[in-house]
Amino acid sequence: MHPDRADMAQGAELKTPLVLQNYIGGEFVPCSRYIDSYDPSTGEVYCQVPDSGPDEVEQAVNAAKEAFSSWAARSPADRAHVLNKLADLLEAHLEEFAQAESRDQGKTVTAARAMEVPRAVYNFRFFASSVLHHMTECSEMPHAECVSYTVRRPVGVAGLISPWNLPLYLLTWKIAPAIATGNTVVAKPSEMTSVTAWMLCKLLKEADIPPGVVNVVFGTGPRVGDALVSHPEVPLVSFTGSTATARLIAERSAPYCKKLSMELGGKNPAVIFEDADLEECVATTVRSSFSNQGEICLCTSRVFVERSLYPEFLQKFVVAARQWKTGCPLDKSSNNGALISKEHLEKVRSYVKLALSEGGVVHCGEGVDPLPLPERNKNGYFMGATVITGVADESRCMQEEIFGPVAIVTPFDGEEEAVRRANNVRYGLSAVVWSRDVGRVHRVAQQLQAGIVWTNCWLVRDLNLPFGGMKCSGVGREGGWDSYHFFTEVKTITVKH
Ligand SMILES: NC(=O)c1ccc[n+]([C@@H]2O[C@H](COP(=O)([O-])OP(=O)(O)OC[C@H]3O[C@@H](n4cnc5c(N)ncnc54)[C@H](O)[C@@H]3O)[C@@H](O)[C@H]2O)c1
Ligand SMILES: N/C(=C\C=C\C=O)C(=O)O
Repeated sequence: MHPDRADMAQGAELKTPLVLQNYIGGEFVPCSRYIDSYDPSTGEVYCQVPDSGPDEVEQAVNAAKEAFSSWAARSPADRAHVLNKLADLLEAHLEEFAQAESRDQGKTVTAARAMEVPRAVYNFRFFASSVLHHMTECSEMPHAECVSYTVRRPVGVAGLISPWNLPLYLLTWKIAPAIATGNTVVAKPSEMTSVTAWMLCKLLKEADIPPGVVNVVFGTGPRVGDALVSHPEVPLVSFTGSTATARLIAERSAPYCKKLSMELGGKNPAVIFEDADLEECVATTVRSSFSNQGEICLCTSRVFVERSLYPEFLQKFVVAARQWKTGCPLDKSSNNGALISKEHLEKVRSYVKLALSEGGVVHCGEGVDPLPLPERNKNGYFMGATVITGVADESRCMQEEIFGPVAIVTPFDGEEEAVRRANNVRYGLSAVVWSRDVGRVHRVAQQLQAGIVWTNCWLVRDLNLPFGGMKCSGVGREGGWDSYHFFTEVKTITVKH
């Protein structure tokens, strides 16, 4: 099928499934094997994704290698011009992309329209601009009659692997800095959400991105992902996904000493003190716990509330969670759509069952509230916003990433206990602190083991700043300077005069 079949993007019912193709060396290339991709809101197969493997990776890496030297030789301003053109094109097609992302991923069209696609546009604009402003260092050693300076050069062919939860947002978060700094790329989106990446390939052509600068190979992690990360001529891998997959990637790339950036899972706490602005805190904690079906690595999953505030917070939080409507992703009144897959829905449900078996109380959502759905969504993978209490910190429900619309609320006594318990997990991605006491906000934020701490807000993103996690939540940081550093190789040159 020809890539012009972007008609599905408008939500049109297709009589035949949409068939995607790899994008290699500036051309759409069919694959000999395909895998089914499901519409999470109906449970039906609607798309076929290339099941690429080592051969396709080889072709893509060759195309990227061929394009590298001339792309790397262009001026940052020239590359920025092309990125801005791509951003404009994506913005002009925003609605098609939003409809397609919703259908492919299960999220609401509203979320894709208001957040995901605009952020993808901004990723290109931001890195087009930031690449113009970087400077390198210089240092003098007068006693040795030397002056030293650094230069930065693109690394080569970058392997970019992204997950299914924010498909276009996270893919462009990698492509934009990689190509802005002069690398060429082979990208592999999640096999469950490949459609917007394939649509983006059409725009790459229109934006005059030279053939081979961006190549996209579709398929599963164990086949195409593994071939990409273990390819000897891919010296750099930027990965966003689970901690378990990150371990495999680290093993496979270790023999080649590749540059790695890993943005991984989280088990993010919100720490709420009795002096919090309760109204604001409840509304934001509902958003931070349940947005995108709870399928954002930055979502809050453990809510620690100071004991004096606990009863009032819990009562208001449950009321607000019940108002967070789960329903058809096309429906304007839906806050959440469907989870990504049947298997993932079962996994998320299994944690609710586990919590119950351990004496936990489910206050709303799964198994408590009815979930009325239109007939066409009856086989979709939906689950309502679920609030649980009475779960011990040692429970798997409090330790493992659930990655669904589940928040566990628990009381605490005092700052020291809050920090200790919030840090008592193997993850360290993000955290939120709620208090009107400025001193306490700084004290607690500085003690929390998390790469990103928001206080009295959530998901306010400044792309200039380092983004990433500590502990099992990641290796390295991306964003602004950090992306520039990651996607370039630095060299120190010393000149004796
Ligand atoms: N820290 C962050 O910025 C961030 C952002 C989004 C998602 N995540 C995390 O991602 C996870 C959810 O995404 P997921 O289920 O798609 O993760 P995943 O690890 O299963 O898959 C991520 C990507 O890796 C690929 N992959 C799988 N096995 C591979 C292998 N052996 N070699 C190479 N590639 C392989 C997949 O096909 C997919 O493209 C959650 O843990 C979530 O927290 C983290
Ligand atoms: N990488 C970013 C977000 C990751 C979200 C994970 O689900 C970002 O905002 O730059």
